[in-house]
Amino acid sequence: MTEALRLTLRDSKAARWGALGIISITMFAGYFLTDVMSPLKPMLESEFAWSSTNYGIFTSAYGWLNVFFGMLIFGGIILDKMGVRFTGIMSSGIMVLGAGIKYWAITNPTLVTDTTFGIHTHVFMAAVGFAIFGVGVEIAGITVSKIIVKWFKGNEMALAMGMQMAVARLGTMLAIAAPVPLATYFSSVHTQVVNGELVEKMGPSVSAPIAFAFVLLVIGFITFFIYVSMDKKLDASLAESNGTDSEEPFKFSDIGRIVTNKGFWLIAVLCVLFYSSVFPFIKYASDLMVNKYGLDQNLAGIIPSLLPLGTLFLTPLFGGVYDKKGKGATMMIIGAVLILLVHSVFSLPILNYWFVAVVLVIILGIALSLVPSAMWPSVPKIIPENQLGTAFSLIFWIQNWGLMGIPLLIGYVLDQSNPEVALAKANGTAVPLYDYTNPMLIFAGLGLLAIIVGMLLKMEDKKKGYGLELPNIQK
Ligand SMILES: C[C@H](NC(=O)[C@@H](N)CCCCN)C(=O)O
Repeated sequence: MTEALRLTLRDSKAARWGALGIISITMFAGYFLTDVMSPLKPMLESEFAWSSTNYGIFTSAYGWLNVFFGMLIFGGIILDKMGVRFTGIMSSGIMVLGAGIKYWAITNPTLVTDTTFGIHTHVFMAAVGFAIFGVGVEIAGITVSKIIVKWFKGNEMALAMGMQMAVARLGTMLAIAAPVPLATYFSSVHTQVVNGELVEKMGPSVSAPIAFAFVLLVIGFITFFIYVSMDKKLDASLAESNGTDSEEPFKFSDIGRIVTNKGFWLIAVLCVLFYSSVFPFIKYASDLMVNKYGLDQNLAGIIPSLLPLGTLFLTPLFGGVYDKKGKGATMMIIGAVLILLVHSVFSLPILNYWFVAVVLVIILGIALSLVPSAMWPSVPKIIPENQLGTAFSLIFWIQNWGLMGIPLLIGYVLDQSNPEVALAKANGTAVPLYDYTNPMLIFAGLGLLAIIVGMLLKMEDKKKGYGLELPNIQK
């Protein structure tokens, strides 16, 4: 067979980068909605009398269905069985549905007067929407990872994963920076909770940023159909070139193979430790800026938004380094060291200057670039391609325990460490600032554990020869 005959659609640079661009739009919208409530925590407290625990419950809902109902694992199996086209449409549809429910709940503060399972119904229904959305965005995440492997394996895989993450982080950045100005701009007279009573009052519109996110998600859902047509063309070109996947189809017994692989466990545990010290931190970062660094609520999102900003450039850069030079395990360890450093300094009850927060957030951004750009392209080095959907879903499932549990723990610890805040709210007196020392120590502890697991992974790589320290681009 001649070289020309063996060429497929993925050999065209324009086609594979075009496909990446399209799926990145869907993920951008998903990441925007994921964090859109983060800068609104103080507003949720002032408009609807949410406590930090309420906010923690809502935030943790992201993982409820993924963790307890195993939705992510089903998603991975569906992905390996039904393919990326079906799973991508399904997951982006679920994101739209979840966002719609969340919007409906937030626009109905009258739900505050009821409770469901001991939780304010307003919080509970918003959480249900977020839980459904969480299923969609997580399954979309594993689908996109598999799509990238399909188009980029043997080429610029880490760079492509880095670029996709960069676009997604742009969504996170916008979600941190835009909601407060949006909510303020759309201020209106609406129902609020004051001293436990529902009153009609002028105030910022917490629902406006969610409506904006909903529209973005609908756009992401529509654009995924464009990808579907490209994917069909890729499969056709693979069939023509006789290069169709010679891979074994996925079998349920493969799950056993994945979970008996020590390398898989190390990367999964590193993943949950690392991400639990970053994504849940983002949920509280704006509030931290108000309470520890004395920033105005309207400006508090600016410093945390520098975190994803840095990753926009650094994730593709580090991905490119991994592609060409290797050193994946080392990059993950360095990232974990930075996490420990940053959160330890955040936990100190001194250095409460805004420029210290800026420096720390920038360093955290470097960590959030280093670890993912090395972690995700390392998974296909440990797990065969036909098991990748399931492997990614299992890793995400384990990670979701952290994304669910840590924000809840932080909200609870925050309330417990600051009983005077709840007391002042109940008495209608001036509300004191939260002391964030204990929550930040929890984040620092996660960083320390991540360093240890990263080292174990590097040792296992040496033993098993996964090639985590080797470049991805095959010369
Ligand atoms: C690729 C990776 N994605 C995840 O870890 C998702 N399970 C969680 C997405 C949460 C979005 N804020 C990443 O974003 O690095």
